[in-house]
Amino acid sequence: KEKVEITKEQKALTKVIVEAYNRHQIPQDVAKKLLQDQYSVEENFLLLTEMATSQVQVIVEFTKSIPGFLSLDHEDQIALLKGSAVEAMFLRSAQVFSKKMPNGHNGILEERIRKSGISEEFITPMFNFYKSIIGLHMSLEEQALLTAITILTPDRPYVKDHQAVEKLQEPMLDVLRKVCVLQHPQEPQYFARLLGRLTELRTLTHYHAEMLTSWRMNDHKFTPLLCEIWDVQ
Ligand SMILES: O=C(NC1CCCCC1)[C@H](C1CCCCC1)n1c(-c2ccc(-c3nnn[nH]3)cc2)nc2ccccc21
Repeated sequence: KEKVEITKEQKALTKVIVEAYNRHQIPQDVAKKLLQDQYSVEENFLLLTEMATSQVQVIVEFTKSIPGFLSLDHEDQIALLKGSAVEAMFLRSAQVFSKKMPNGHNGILEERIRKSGISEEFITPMFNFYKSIIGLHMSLEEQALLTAITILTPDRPYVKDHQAVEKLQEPMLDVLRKVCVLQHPQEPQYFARLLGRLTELRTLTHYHAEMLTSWRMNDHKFTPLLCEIWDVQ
């Protein structure tokens, strides 16, 4: 049985990523807000665009803290942020959904999201993804490293220097693999299952533009930042 050892450098890298991840947290208030009141479809859509807009800003700050990211070609930096924004949003939404809440609140939250105004056909794949994330019981390190790995995906559209991105993503994958072995010793396949969620995430984001326009309301308004990032309007 291979003895897994995290090196000093890998510990330092994990610390930087987890600290950046903690620093750039979306306030949990979206779940609290949803539990407080029932909102109209229009209010829910506005809440989504506000939360998503602030999360994009948060993800930019998080990404800038990833060692080496700012040394990448500037256009590649934009391509990576743009290419991962929707995945990062659903990953963060899944993490918000997976937070243990006082009795019954998780049920209310699920109910409010189901009735928020998203069209039926997207509710099932979205919750299947959320529930598969919950089933993994990810640690904070795993959540932070997985988010960084998602952003540093070399094969995003318009990325010119794939190699340079791979060189940043690989050390993250190495340390995530070791963290998984150390934190889930009973599940040798845990790391593979974790990466499998990224594939499920890509299929979910495949429908994203259609999902947005299918909210049961007219005149979907977006912030300028979301128009840039989400390729809408
Ligand atoms: O605010 C939200 N997510 C933010 C979480 C933090 C990061 C930035 C996004 C939305 C809520 C908006 C208001 C109505 C209910 C859902 N949300 C979603 C969600 C729902 C539909 C789409 C979508 N995308 N395109 N069409 N619909 C995206 C995300 N899943 C959630 C799971 C737990 C908690 C909130 C959740």
